Amino acid sequence: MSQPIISFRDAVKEFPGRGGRRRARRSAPAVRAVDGVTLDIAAGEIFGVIGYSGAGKSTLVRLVNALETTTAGSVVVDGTDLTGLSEARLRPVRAGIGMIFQQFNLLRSRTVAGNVAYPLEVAGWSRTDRDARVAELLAFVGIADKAAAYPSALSGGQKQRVGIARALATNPKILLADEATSALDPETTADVLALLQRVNRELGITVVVITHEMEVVRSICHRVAVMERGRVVELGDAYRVFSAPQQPVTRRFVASALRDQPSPAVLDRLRGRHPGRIVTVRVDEVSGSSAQVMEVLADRGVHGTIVYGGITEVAERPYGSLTLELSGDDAAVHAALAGLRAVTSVVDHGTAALPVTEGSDR
Ligand SMILES: Nc1ncnc2c1ncn2[C@@H]1O[C@H](COP(=O)(O)OP(=O)(O)OP(=O)(O)O)[C@@H](O)[C@H]1O
Repeated sequence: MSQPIISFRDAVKEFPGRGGRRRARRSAPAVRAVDGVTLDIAAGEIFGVIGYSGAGKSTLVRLVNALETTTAGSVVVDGTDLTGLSEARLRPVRAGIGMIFQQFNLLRSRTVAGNVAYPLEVAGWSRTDRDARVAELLAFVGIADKAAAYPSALSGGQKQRVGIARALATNPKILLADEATSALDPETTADVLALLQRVNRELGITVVVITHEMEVVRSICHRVAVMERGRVVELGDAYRVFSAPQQPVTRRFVASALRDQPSPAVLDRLRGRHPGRIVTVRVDEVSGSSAQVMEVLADRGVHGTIVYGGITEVAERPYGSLTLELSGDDAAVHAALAGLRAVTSVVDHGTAALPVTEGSDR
């Protein structure tokens, strides 16, 4: 991994318990929103933090721009340990970090250009430099024609483009995106994610995305941390983590992104409709490719019909499973099953007459 630009070391953030409603009641215990996180985010990567609501994702990124301070442990950003720093010392660190939000947080009384110019005004840029920079940023995010519009006249996707232009205004090294696409429809989400990818590739900015949507991680993240109850429960290359999920929470995210695994009810219908043997085979770089699967069937003289499944991409690499009906004489089907098991992971569902319930390995 290249040089880390953000390092968490045993980082803990505890919030005091909210007092009970009555004095007589004991107050609620403290909440450990971040519970001992050790994590390095490399300069130049798109790093995803995924977890369900309340997992601690927002608190974790708020430690990066010092909107929250650690209760214990440390956070180092671009070589500066934030622990115990004064507001004055934190200012230059914050200046190197841009942030975008789910609700965009635009100033309603300012035009698009005025919103993007705002951080430049705060940083003391001259009028001429500001105008040039705003024009450059609006062109980069693809809304140059909206410079004079007010936020109320923009779609959600356009508002987030303004948010991104504003976050990039003062040339940060890091962009934090907190649920930046959660308020957008799928098509607009894809456009905004593609823009974040350009921010990363063309400007070399490290992007940290916080999300509860597997789709976001699947489409743009190089590496990912899966969070649950304040802890990082899985961490690594996005493809590795999602092609071999170890934790139940990670498996739930994988299942949500790709409805490729037939449910028990679907399996009953498939077995009813197709007399052959029903099997589900994994198709990815770690297990086997669909070409290998088809080759095994051809070698054994077994006919394979795809009856269910889906293949998508995680981190731009193939990933998914196919459910096949295998038809042929018993010995050939047995040989084909053994051959498939040699090239990928296989779940045998049997036939309508002899159904098999094997645990899925995912
Ligand atoms: N200022 C605060 N005071 C008290 N508790 C807090 C505070 N901020 C967060 N928490 C608690 O910390 C835990 C983690 O919250 P956090 O917002 O970081 O989670 P999250 O994964 O970002 O979820 P969400 O997407 O719902 O915001 C939750 O139990 C939350 O109630």
